[in-house]
Amino acid sequence: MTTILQANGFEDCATIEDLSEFTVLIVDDSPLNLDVAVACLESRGYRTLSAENGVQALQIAMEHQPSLILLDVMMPEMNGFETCRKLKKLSGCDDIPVIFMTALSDVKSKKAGFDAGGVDYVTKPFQVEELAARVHTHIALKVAYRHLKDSELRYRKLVETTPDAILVEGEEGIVFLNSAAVKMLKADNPDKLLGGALLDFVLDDQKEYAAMQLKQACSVDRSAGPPEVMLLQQLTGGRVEVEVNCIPISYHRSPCHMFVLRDITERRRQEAAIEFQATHDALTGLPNRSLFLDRVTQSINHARRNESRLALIFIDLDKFKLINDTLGHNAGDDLLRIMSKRLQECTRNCDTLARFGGDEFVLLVDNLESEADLTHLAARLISSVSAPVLLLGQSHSITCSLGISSFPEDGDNVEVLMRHADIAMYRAKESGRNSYQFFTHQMQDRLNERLKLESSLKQALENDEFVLHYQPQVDLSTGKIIGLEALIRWQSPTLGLVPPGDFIPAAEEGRLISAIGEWVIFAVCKRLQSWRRQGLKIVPVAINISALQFMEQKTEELVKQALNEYMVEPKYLELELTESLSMLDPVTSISLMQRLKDIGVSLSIDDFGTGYSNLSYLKRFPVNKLKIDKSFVSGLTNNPDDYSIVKAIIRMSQSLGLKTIAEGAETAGQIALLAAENCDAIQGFYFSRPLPEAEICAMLKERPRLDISEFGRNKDRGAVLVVDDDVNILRSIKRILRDEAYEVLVASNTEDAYEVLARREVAVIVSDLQMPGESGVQFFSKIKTMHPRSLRILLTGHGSSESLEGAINQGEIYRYISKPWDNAHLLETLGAAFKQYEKGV
Ligand SMILES: Nc1nc2c(ncn2[C@@H]2O[C@@H]3COP(=O)(O)O[C@H]4[C@@H](O)[C@H](n5cnc6c(=O)[nH]c(N)nc65)O[C@@H]4COP(=O)(O)O[C@H]3[C@H]2O)c(=O)[nH]1
Repeated sequence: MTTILQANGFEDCATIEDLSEFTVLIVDDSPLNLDVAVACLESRGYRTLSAENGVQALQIAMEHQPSLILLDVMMPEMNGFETCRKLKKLSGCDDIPVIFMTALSDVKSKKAGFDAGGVDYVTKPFQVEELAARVHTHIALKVAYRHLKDSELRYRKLVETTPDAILVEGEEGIVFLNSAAVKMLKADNPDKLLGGALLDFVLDDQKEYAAMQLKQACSVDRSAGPPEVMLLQQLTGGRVEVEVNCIPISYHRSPCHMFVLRDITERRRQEAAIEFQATHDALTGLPNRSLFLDRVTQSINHARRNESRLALIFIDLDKFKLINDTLGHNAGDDLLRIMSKRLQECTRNCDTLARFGGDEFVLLVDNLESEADLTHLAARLISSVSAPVLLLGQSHSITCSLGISSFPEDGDNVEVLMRHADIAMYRAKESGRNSYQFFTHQMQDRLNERLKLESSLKQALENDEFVLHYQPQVDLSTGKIIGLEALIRWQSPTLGLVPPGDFIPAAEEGRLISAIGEWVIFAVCKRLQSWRRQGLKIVPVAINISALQFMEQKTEELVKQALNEYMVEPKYLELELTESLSMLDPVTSISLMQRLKDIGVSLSIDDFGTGYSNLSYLKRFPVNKLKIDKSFVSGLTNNPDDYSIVKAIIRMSQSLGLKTIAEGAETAGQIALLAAENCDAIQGFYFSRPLPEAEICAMLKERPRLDISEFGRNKDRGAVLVVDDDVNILRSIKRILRDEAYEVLVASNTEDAYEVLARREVAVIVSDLQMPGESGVQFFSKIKTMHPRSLRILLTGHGSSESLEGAINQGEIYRYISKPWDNAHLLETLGAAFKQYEKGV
């Protein structure tokens, strides 16, 4: 390794390892001189090339591009100066250092040599040591120059490729900027920025502070503190947040500041996103519990200072778990997102809606003005949630329950307010859901009771305190008992016999329903086995299956086990599923039903008519029977809507090949209409209430029958029905009509009249206009739809002609007769009515 630069003050620049890397071209027309110079340089390690004249020298230089040329001046044809000038014009040769070697030692010649482009001058005869030293020096300079150029290139690239913006600003403003700076400040042309200042890009109202920041950043004694952060306005009007570092430098020998600007917009966005994640719910983007509690605490402090009020509303989606379990978590998530949006739309800017997880939302209502505002808000929340929602392509109706607590009345700190809103929400759920409740101190007591009830139910299950009652189901064509429905009761040692309505909801809430359901399945099978062993002719028994129990998908196994254990044929078991449960997720329901059906048990849809059945699914349900809900049966004789619904259900059921049973049949009239509409069976108090085990056992032995002859509708066409709450009038009309050819029936109120009409074919109905309860016109307007063939005559005391005319025009009344009537007129009107009726029949 040869160190040739240290002596020249280039210590840091280069250390030349191997001189043979360098080729020196020696040009001289004297062979002797050539030999001496070649020997001198080769002995020191250089490689050499030789030329005898200028033309040759130029050719070799072009071809080999030597590191240095030693050039004689006086040569024939082309002297050294001329050669040098030409060399400097050749591409790739212009930076080859040329040292003249000549006998011309006068200053003019030396100057001419430098003018021609030479870097040094050696006079002949030369000293080999001196020649070698000069060659070394110029080679070293060349190497150093090359390093410097490389380094300059490297730094230029660095400056140009760094994502940080670099601006050099001096007395005359910005004198240099890299492309990142041009991009950051959104200049279409870098020249636009030259001469300006970094401060020009700071917003006017922040300039003063920014100037201070820059001063601080540029101060020499600045320790390695954090960089200054400022907001710059780009030429296009956009904004960019930057971190600024300042380095004092000398640029073209002038003192300047080099500003290095780093765009931190993205970092800031990420920091904000992390902060958001920590304080918000990922699914809905709503504030989470921790942010919410923070806001409530602040609000309470503010309300305390200003003596203002605030409220918390707990919002819980009813039956969310069921949706989540049946439609899957994706649908559950969609539902939560949709609901969070709907709830949010009901709130004001100053309110905070948060999600605590699951289906639990909480709303902070700040600056509460009045209780009425809260009531309106609660109603709005409920109605926005209950609008139909589309999940997996099917429309669903979701409801919610709300609990409200207010500051300062219901608690003076966040924990108490939250607990009380929660209790109120729980109460809203208990009282039928889809409603709101304000917290009251009695609720706390009720909650304690509820918790006690749940634990008592657990106890009841362990102590075997549940019993089953059985209600017979009767065939309407034979009057025979064709089945039983098993209905649970709780024989509590302290409360007595508790009906299912009082504990099934608590059992569902406390997740005990499946265990209770399991008990029922085994208890029914056990009972069937015992009846059979007693020699009784058994009939199928229907069991209620709760939604939660059904969706747990264990029912199939339990049913199989129970049937096996008690050796009961599957045809003796019927499982009742509610309509709303089956329609919640019809596809899953169908496959679950099919599996149950495959066991051989029969299936029925309970409470039919109360849900929203999709008929195309209903067709695919592997069920045997529809049970018409008792709410329709109870209105059958006197409510045209219920009557139409019942008729439609029976017809639809028949067309689907299903059996129909009507629940809650309490009167002979209801049964007569059901029989007339070809309903297959009934279950209700009219035939029998649900009976305890011993009584039903006796009934199965005796086999009483329903006397169905009673319910064949009498087709006698000659009946007139007179309805009046005044018995004297009834008596008097009966007397007037005594000798007529038609039967006279009477009723002193519309309820009785409906019952008669359900059971008898009546040609003419004469009704008083004014009766307690329903008016004659109302009564007739129902009758018109339910018994359209009967002719309706109104008995009016004082003719409110307007309403009468209206009623006549709408076809509700055939005629009217004013009281006191003329007997002949009455008989004549009735005669005409009978004729009219017969024509119609
Ligand atoms: N007003 C009136 N009511 C009549 C008449 N005939 C029958 N009922 C009553 O109607 C209810 C029929 O049962 P459901 O609709 O399945 O309604 C049942 C069913 O949803 C549920 N339930 C009963 N037992 C069980 C059970 O073992 N498991 C489950 N999951 N739920 C059950 O409790 C509900 C109420 O049961 P119960 O109080 O026994 O009430 C029974 C029965 O006593 C009538 O003519 N008029």
